[in-house]
Amino acid sequence: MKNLFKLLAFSSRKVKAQTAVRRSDQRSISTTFTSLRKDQPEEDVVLEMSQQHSEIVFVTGNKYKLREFTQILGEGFPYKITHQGIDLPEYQGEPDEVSRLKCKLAYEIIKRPVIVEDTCLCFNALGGLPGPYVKHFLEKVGPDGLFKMLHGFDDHSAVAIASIAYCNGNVDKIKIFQGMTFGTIVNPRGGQRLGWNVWPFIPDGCDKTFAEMSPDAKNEISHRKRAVEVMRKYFLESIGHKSLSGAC
Ligand SMILES: O=P(O)(O)OP(=O)(O)OP(=O)(O)OC[C@H]1O[C@@H](n2cnc3c(O)ncnc32)[C@H](O)[C@@H]1O
Ligand SMILES: [Mg+2]
Repeated sequence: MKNLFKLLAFSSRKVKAQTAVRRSDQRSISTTFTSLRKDQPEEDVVLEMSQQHSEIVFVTGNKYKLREFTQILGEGFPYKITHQGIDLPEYQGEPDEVSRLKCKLAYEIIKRPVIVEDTCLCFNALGGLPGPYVKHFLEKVGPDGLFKMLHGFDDHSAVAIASIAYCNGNVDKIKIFQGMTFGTIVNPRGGQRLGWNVWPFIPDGCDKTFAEMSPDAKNEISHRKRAVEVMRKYFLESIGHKSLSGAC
């Protein structure tokens, strides 16, 4: 238990540092391409997959996450996205580390190209907590408890982060696509209209919590939307780039 709290404190310090930088740019979306060999262009990883597979399996135990992901992706994505409902472990660590670990395990189970997504809700006053542990916090104290955790703090700012991880066969070349939405923690409201637990979170520039918004309105500005768009751009550009260079 002592170690867990040490890790949480360490992790939250790092998340705080990341979010403090990001907060200067409301629309900032970060993309991290990880673990590529220096001599291998990123596009080759996608091309390798496109030559062998036309399908990517989205692994999640959360039907609302699947629904939003599918709605955001819409038509025209170059790969067919299928779904496997597996409850992957809730790992500890930084947002990208957690999704990378989930992705590695998902690939080891499915043995085909996979995508996973991990979601964090980071409170600046708490150094980034609950962050990737928001699911446990919601289960234990609920949305109201999350709001009350900021009692006594002037700073109610927060950031929602979605980290999508993709593995096409080599668990050392997992890619991370991250999207963030900055906002404020408020008294929970909105009920469970979209099915999710009510996040007591209002995105900056809005007067409604995610839970009060229509699906379309949420999907315009959500952390998930921004992560999916980074992922989409990567796949489309990589494939387009390769076929263009092949034509020359
Ligand atoms: O199987 P996976 O994909 O891991 O699904 P999960 O429900 O365990 O999801 P996470 O591990 O990413 O935990 C994030 C928690 O935040 C909740 N959550 C994620 N995105 C949300 C959103 O857009 N609005 C409200 N709640 C959200 C989700 O229900 C979880 O309780
Ligand atoms: Mg989970």
